[in-house]
Amino acid sequence: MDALFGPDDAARWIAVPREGDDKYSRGVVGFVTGSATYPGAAVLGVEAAARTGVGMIRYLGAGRPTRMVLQRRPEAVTVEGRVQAWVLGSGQDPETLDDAARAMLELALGQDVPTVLDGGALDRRADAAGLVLLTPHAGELGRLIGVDVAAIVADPAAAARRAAAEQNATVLLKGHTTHVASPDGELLRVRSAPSWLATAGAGDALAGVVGALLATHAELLAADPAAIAALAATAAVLHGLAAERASAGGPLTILDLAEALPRVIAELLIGA
Ligand SMILES: NC(=O)C1=CN([C@@H]2O[C@H](COP(=O)(O)OP(=O)(O)OC[C@H]3O[C@@H](n4cnc5c(N)ncnc54)[C@H](O)[C@@H]3O)[C@@H](O)[C@H]2O)[C@@H](O)CC1
Ligand SMILES: Nc1ncnc2c1ncn2[C@@H]1O[C@H](COP(=O)(O)OP(=O)(O)O)[C@@H](O)[C@H]1O
Repeated sequence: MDALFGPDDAARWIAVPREGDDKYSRGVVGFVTGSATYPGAAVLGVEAAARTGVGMIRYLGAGRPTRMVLQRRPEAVTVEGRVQAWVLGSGQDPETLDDAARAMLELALGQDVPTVLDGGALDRRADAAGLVLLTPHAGELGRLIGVDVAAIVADPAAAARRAAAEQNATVLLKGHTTHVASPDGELLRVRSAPSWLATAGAGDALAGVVGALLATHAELLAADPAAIAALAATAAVLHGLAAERASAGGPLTILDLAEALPRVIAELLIGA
């Protein structure tokens, strides 16, 4: 199957809190992202998850990114504990990662919960115990599967499908059109983003959006792992619509995109 996935589809994949919910039942998303080199990636992922809606955010990392995350989002909890979905690797270079973050990364990889592998963790699929979503851009995918970037840009759908089959994981290949490929060959295409979104940090925010969606659908994913593809595509739709709103036809910043997320979600729910 090869299908366009749009706002009407995304509206069905938003978990609306109910009377009986608490912060744990809504879902906890854990982040091991950012580093002394790229602390901003940690802030952007956490900010985007907070604005997507989740019961709790746990951020586990080095001192500098932790301080920056707390400055922007004092709601984040920075101690170990229960997590229903992980976001790993944005803003991390395995060569220079400090020992504390490295230990947290190994701990997270060993847990059987849905896991987003981004940035410096893209090559850790074999070590991940949980259901995996890989979120590469074309350059990263090229390195991962040993294919020239030009070939990926020429046929992104085929590249995403090949990677999903080889890695036995769902792959969200970023770009103007975002392609989400499942290991069984199913493909979803998302085209909601303006080209103003091609700016540094956009992918870090996307990882946060999808992390929040996976955490708030943890039970559903345990029963139906294939749903991870629709949730990944939903993240791309929300991210693209928020970019459109933040842009309003001009340049955008990623914090503005994050700020636009709650209204985008509310409007999707009203229209559903
Ligand atoms: N504020 C921050 O802290 C930011 C941190 N970032 C982090 O920086 C690290 C390195 O990210 P990079 O994306 O530079 O990764 P890389 O340096 O690994 O890849 C960039 C290389 O891939 C090539 N390439 C081919 N197709 C591309 C495409 N569609 N998009 C981007 N590059 C493409 C580029 O020409 C370049 O040579 C990641 O861990 C990322 O999370 C970035 O997200 C930028 C913002
Ligand atoms: N030309 C484009 N039009 C629309 N969206 C784009 C375009 N180029 C990139 N994007 C989106 O911007 C984001 C870029 O992510 P990524 O390359 O990982 O950035 P970073 O690593 O700087 O965070 C992705 O969500 C991607 O789909």
